[in-house]
Amino acid sequence: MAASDLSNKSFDFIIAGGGTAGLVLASRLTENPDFTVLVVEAGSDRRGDPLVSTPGAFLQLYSNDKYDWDFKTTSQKSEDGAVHAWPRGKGLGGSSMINFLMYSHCSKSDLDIWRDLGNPGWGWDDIIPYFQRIERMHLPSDPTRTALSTEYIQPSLRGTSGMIHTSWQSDAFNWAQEAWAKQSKAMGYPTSTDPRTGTSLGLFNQLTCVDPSDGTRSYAATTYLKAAEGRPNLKVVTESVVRKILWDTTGANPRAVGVEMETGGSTTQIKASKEVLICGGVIQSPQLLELSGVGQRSLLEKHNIPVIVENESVGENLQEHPMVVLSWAVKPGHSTAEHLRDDPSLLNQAMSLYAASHSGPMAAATTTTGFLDLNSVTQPGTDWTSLATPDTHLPPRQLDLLMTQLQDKKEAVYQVSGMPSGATVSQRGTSNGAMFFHSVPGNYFSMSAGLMHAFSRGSVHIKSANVREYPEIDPRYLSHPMDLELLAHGMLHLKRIVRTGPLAEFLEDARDGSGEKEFMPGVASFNTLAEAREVVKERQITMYHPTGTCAMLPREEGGVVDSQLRVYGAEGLRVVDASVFPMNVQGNIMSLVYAVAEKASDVIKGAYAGEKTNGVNGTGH
Ligand SMILES: Cc1cc2nc3c(=O)[nH]c(=O)nc-3n(C[C@H](O)[C@H](O)[C@H](O)COP(=O)(O)OP(=O)(O)OC[C@H]3O[C@@H](n4cnc5c(N)ncnc54)[C@H](O)[C@@H]3O)c2cc1C
Repeated sequence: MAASDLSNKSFDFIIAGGGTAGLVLASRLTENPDFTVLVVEAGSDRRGDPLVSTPGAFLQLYSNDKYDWDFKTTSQKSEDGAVHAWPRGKGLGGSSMINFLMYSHCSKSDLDIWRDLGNPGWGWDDIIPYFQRIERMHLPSDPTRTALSTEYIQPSLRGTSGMIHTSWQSDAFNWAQEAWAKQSKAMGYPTSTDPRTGTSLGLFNQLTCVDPSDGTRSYAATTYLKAAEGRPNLKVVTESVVRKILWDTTGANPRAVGVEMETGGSTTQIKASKEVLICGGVIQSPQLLELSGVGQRSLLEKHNIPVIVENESVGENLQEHPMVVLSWAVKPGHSTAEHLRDDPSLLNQAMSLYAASHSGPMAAATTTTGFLDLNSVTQPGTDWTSLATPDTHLPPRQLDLLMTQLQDKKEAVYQVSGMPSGATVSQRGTSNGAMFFHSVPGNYFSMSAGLMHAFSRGSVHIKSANVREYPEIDPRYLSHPMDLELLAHGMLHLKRIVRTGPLAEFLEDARDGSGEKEFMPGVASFNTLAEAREVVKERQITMYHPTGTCAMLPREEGGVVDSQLRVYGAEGLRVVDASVFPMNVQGNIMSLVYAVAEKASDVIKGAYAGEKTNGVNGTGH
């Protein structure tokens, strides 16, 4: 639909941002034929684009403005001024359109903490039905089960008729995947259980969001949107940016009554008779609130934005999974991504195989991962309690909860992942694609250790009143001393992993005779904790899981939305996306973003359940 046709039209709900969460809401809300819904998405519809749909092509999406907003952080003080590229999906499906396709789960305690922070209805038991509703898991074939040791999965816990396809590849298993479960045993880690049980430690090959019927990425646009797009009560406009929320300030509280949208050079105002639902993601949801007058008074006044709701917490509480990656040289004869890079005929073969049968290396994404507790990784002798220092950016209650999780033997402190490809983190400030799609001669294997519950807290705030100007993103990486120390221990542990068990057989021995494994050129050697800390500062990158900038918390404890995801101080306005996570959770967070949006759609439907709607409330169709 042309954006100009929408001028002065009215819908029951306007969804600002057709990303991961936004399309879930669009799909679920339009199940009610009495609701009219408009989705406004800044990017395009990339369904059918082979770079998006081919699972093995995802690294080519980053820093390409057709798919990626390509945000950059401020220079990070604790990392000698390093800047980080932060990709975010731009297009229908949002970041689910460009992500690494890894499908994982938070822990039971992660969600029980959400509930106990003042969010009734958001505990583990409350959210399980939504995990079930999201997923359409496909059982592995016998060869896959054997190669990837998938017996840890408990099919009875998994959804099999939901929207998002989850599956394992059917062939082209690599040596690292095949060694992975054995590596876990060799390290003496606990035997993995299905992360859907709520507690899971050890290494395992995880599910990816791939539809095995055609080998393509399964994401919010190909699933949730596809199911809804024939409905007359849903309109979707793309390449249109929501500039701000329109308000009615005549009542006791300001009420969101529509949005101002920019398409090309023209501006359109559209009315929402029930609610505006902000789904712009962790960077652009707080941006849109601030542009609309919801946020810190001094900041809004600085940019001449009238203050509608004063709330110091908008854009604060930014949390990430900081991750450090190391790479080692692989012995000849074992395939890595560099073989495809260096041999065009191999790459052509892989592409032809994918085109003909949706199989081979292009059909696969990263699967090797695992969760490790504090004691499995860290060396004895560290007084963790003394490192738990207060920080003005970290609410004391969060500090206590972080310490409890840190010391819980059942909880993951680290996520460890591996892939047969090198990584040149010197490009962390320019492009995440270039980082893994590097040009260093040779063949490599990389392993990363990421922190599941970082102690550092950052912020996202507007730099001007113009929606086109990117906000200032300051993750304050490593600003809390705990994060640096935990990651330094993680680095030493990664070195232990590669010299132990089956992985060691595939990697070159260090040329200096030290008994270590040979690093990829560019990785400085290190042996002590002090040296490991320097490596962390040089090599820490994003794990792509920022959350928390419109936190669901009591208002006096840093909340921007309540447990119904309503923006405090306003009516007719909710935020639904990764920005509402009050505290970050274990693992790859997409499954929880889908679950948050599924639950939000039930909450919203429930809010209007008693109301007689006649279908003409929205005159947008
Ligand atoms: C590179 C990368 C790799 C990742 N890998 C994984 C993984 O393997 N597994 C996993 O579980 N998670 C992964 N994640 C995380 C996960 O994909 C995201 O957390 C999740 O998709 C975020 O969903 P969201 O709804 O919060 O935001 P998004 O999906 O990013 O949606 C926000 C949408 O809003 C639109 N928008 C923003 N502002 C406006 C505006 N003003 N007007 C109109 N539209 C607007 C954007 O274009 C976008 O489409 C990854 C993320 C990235 C970026």
